[in-house]
Amino acid sequence: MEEGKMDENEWGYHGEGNKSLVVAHAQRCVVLRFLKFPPNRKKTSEEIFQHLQNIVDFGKNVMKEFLGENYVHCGEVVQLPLEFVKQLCLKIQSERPESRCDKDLDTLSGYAMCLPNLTRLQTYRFVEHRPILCVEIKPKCGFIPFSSDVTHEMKHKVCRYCMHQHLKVATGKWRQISRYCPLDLYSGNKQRMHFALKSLLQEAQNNLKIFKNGELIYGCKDARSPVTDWSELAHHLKPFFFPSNGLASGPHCTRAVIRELVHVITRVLLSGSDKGRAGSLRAGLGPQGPRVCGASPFSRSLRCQGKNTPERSGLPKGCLLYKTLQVQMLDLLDIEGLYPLYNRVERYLEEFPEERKTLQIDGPYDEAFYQKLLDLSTEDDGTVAFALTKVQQYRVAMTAKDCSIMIALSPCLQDASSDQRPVVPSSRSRFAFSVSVLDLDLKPYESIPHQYKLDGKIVSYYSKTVCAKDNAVMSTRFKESEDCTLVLHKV
Ligand SMILES: O=P(O)(O)O[C@@H]1[C@@H](OP(=O)(O)O)[C@H](OP(=O)(O)O)[C@H](O)[C@H](OP(=O)(O)O)[C@H]1OP(=O)(O)O
Ligand SMILES: Nc1ncnc2c1ncn2[C@@H]1O[C@H](COP(=O)(O)OP(=O)(O)OP(=O)(O)O)[C@@H](O)[C@H]1O
Repeated sequence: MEEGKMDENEWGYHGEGNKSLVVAHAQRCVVLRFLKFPPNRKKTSEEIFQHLQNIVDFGKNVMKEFLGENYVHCGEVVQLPLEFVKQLCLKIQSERPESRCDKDLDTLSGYAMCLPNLTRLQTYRFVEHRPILCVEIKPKCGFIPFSSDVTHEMKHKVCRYCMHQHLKVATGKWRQISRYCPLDLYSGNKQRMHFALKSLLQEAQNNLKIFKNGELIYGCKDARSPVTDWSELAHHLKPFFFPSNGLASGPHCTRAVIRELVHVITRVLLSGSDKGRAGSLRAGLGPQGPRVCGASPFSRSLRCQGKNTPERSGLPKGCLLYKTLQVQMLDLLDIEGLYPLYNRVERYLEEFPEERKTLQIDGPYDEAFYQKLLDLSTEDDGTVAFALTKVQQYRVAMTAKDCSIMIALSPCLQDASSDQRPVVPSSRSRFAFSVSVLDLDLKPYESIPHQYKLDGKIVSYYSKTVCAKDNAVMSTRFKESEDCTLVLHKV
């Protein structure tokens, strides 16, 4: 960043999550990512610099290793003029969703991360003039825990995302339960993946966003966002998928365009030959849990029709979903098995607080940190070293459970061969595409007690309300069938 040349008018609000806010440059293919904090919890400039540098190091030394060079963009920490940051903050304030305004942008340190704008294809430093479509998916956890430390039977049957949906709707975070289930998306089975993507399009929540030329055109900010409109989305997408037109508008057109989008995204998600070491984690991982979630409407409807649930076809090893899932599975013990180990580390730190640095709890996230993550043994020898390894693996797994995947698609000519990028065909066009992963900030050590409590809350809410309801329906059905038998008996 050239300090003297920073002008807030060249930057626009792009988006935000719980911990950071992103602004995009109008001409150049870059974004600035600022940290956010609750109003009364300001940190020193030095702490903020260190925090950002840790994010960059973790991306470089750990996530690039696991997920592969091409998928991970670590960016760099930049120092900005304080006046620029202050003016920028004022400029974008009105565009921020109300539900995110409980935290303030850090305007005091002057530090931020500078990253490529992943909603544009990664080829040129300057914005391309070809139209670009970008789909961002936050897939969440794609497996059911296989740990023998799990005490709630429900956790072996229903995935966390599907259980959590009920608590989120009850607390007003979202309006309605999504039909999306991460296990369908991660199945590698095209039919299930199509269903998962369609479900995300029906109820995007914070799991799906679509950008056209870098502008958000689809996705909801919070429960108050208007209901998603497929015909409007199809209107935006039609020129990408049916460039020579010939397709009338109306529900038929909408369905055709959405189908094309879903098929292209599925193909892209199943593609990839990028190297990364996540594949090698698998050999060490124990038996996996069920491949199907008991709450997925897709599997349920097949069961109701008396059909077998389709087997997971398995994800190709080179694809980003596969690698992400492998990193998620570093959560070998589940939070129930991990929590006692966290407590062991805590007790040790209470006695020897000065050891926090040696244990690399707050970094540095270097090669040595990465190497320790590769030890997949689950045999507890009672040591702090064992507990610490499992705690760090859990933090990395949680990071992979909360990251997002960005897919950028740019139409290319039928015979374009000079383009170095991979190409995905749809029925009437072809797209050069890039896949990236974002939000790879290592989850803090301190969040583990919160994870433990939240886990209990999600399961107990689901068991009490949904299961109780299901049981009531079952018992009514059972009663009806009893009544029915009785009638038949009489006849
Ligand atoms: O716990 P979860 O599964 O609800 O995930 C949180 C996310 O909620 P979600 O369920 O995706 O709507 C949550 O997303 P939102 O703020 O709800 O958009 C954050 O990503 C949070 O991460 P962090 O604490 O900001 O680092 C996430 O917290 P972590 O659990 O990843 O720490
Ligand atoms: N490099 C990037 N290029 C384009 N858009 C980005 C980039 N990084 C982030 N974004 C956008 O900004 C949004 C918020 O960023 P991010 O997910 O990193 O925030 P966060 O606060 O860390 O998220 P969380 O709520 O998961 O903690 C993303 O959902 C994405 O739309």
